[in-house]
Amino acid sequence: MKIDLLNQIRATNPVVLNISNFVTVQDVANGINAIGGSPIMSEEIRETDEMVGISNAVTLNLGAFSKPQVAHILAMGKAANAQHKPLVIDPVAVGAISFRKKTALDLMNQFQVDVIRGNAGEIAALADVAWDAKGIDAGSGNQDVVEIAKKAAQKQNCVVILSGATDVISDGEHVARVFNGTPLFQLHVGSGDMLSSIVGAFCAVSDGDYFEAAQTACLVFASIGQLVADQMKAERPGTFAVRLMDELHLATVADIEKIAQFD
Ligand SMILES: Nc1ncnc2c1ncn2[C@@H]1O[C@H](COP(=O)(O)OP(=O)(O)OP(=O)(O)O)[C@@H](O)[C@H]1O
Ligand SMILES: Cc1ncsc1CCO
Ligand SMILES: [Mg+2]
Repeated sequence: MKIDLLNQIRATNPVVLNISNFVTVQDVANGINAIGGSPIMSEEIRETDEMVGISNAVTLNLGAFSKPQVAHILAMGKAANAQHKPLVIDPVAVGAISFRKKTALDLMNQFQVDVIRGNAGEIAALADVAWDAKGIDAGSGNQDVVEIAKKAAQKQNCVVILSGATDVISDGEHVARVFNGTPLFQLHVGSGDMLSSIVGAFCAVSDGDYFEAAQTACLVFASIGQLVADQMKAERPGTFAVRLMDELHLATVADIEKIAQFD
């Protein structure tokens, strides 16, 4: 695990271009900014090629799309491929809403993503594994999450992050797991969206090794959440969100190395 990629983000300040959802856009922008990247959001299809041109990675969030936004997402995905920019997608609620699953699969048939980041309900849906997803949340299921992540990665020919209490990262063959984190993440809507765009920042400095970038992003983000939770005496979602932003900025590679748990 190359935790030092965190220092490379801070040293190079990569531009991460996002199509976000209106619910969590501010958290996503500030999350990228706090960790050391440079966020930019786009809502206008005519600026796509130029926007992708100035970016070091692109993250597409399917959290609250409309018909025009789907066209924009498609254009952005195609432009990222054409301009060889790393491409991350967050397939929000594809496990709960069949229309979303169909839309996500249609999009991914028309461009090649490098990393998919979703929770167990979302990744199980993409892997065609039975799972009881609940809205934007993971829901419940009893299938093996390692096998689900592997299967989804093989189907989409990319790296998959299945996030949760344990994050599972697979390229379809190899598997890594991150055991850090805190249940407080679940009390802050958009923790997953922040992670997906931070994955974009790690991809931007990864020299094309997106499996390494995905693992490291998961380890850094989950460990920073854990550091914050360890300092709190009660479950305070508001305080957690504020302190998470602070620690995304302040936490060092050494802080993370001290608590990192992965295989
Ligand atoms: N029970 C848990 N214990 C520890 N860490 C967790 C737990 N659940 C989620 N996480 C962490 O929360 C972060 C966000 O992942 P999560 O799977 O909750 O995304 P999500 O469901 O897409 O969230 P959202 O929809 O709110 O954006 C990850 O870093 C993950 O490791
Ligand atoms: C609550 C919610 N609804 C659509 S997107 C979103 C934020 C989590 O992605
Ligand atoms: Mg999510």
